[in-house]
Amino acid sequence: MPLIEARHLCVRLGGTEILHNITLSLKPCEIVTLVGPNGSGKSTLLRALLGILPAAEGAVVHAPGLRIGYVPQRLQIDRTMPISVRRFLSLPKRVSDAEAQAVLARVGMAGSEALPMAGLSGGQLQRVLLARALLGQPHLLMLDEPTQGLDQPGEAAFYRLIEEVRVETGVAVLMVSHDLHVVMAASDRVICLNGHVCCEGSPQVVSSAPEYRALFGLGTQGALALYRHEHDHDHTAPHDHVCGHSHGHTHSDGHGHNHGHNHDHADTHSTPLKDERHDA
Ligand SMILES: Nc1ncnc2c1ncn2[C@@H]1O[C@H](COP(=O)(O)OP(=O)(O)OP(=O)(O)O)[C@@H](O)[C@H]1O
Repeated sequence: MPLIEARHLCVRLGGTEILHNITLSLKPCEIVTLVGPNGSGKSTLLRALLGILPAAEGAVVHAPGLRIGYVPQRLQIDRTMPISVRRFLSLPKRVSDAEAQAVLARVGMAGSEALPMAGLSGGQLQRVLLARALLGQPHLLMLDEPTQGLDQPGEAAFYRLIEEVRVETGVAVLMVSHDLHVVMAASDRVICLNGHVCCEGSPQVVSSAPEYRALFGLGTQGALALYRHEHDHDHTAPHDHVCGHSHGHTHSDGHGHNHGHNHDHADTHSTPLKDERHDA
């Protein structure tokens, strides 16, 4: 049984339909990444899956007793507040010293209890946010752009940490990211969103691409990924640059005929996705 499912989910905000007919599911232990242009509804989808936003049509189904650890895109607390890592972990629910110690060790932040939140580097902050999401032994982690603001080695290290946590705890992960190369290397499945599920597929890491290793550094452990996925619709919508490059797809011609070209392709489209943030 899936941990979580969206069945023909539509979400409307301020009278506008932001998400149309989304059907997807997550299995235990899977790492799935949502990619898509700014404003394509990635954060909205996470919030709808969490139940923070209602479904206008369709449904979200959680497995019975599902526990979710969520890291929102923007931190709810003011980072200038004089609050320590230890106190932050106890917001809103108090955790024991032993729990705090264990979870901080798990994310590579052992001994950081007394550090002020405001003094953490970007990478340290993301680890502490992950630590808090891991409290309560979630079955599913939802991470909204967990590596924003990190440099390339920082991103790669964070994704490796996610993978370690998955192996150790069996947690499933649904995350939003713009960092396509590292995402491709770290995900079991990638879902491209553009108001609807534009396409999805499995990334495959390639070890024999020295030029990309040189570009990203060995620390990424081979960040170049091959991205194979299937399309079942035309790409004429605006913003489809995410998936609209010439690699292995099955294109529909609109008359019920699919034209399959299943070849692997080195996806180099990370930069168009990296643009300025907006406040939704
Ligand atoms: N409360 C709201 N009322 C009306 N529209 C909203 C609201 N929240 C978000 N939107 C709109 O919904 C669309 C999707 O926003 P969302 O934040 O989910 O996109 P996103 O893919 O996560 O974008 P980004 O990559 O920039 O974070 C945007 O056009 C946004 O302006």
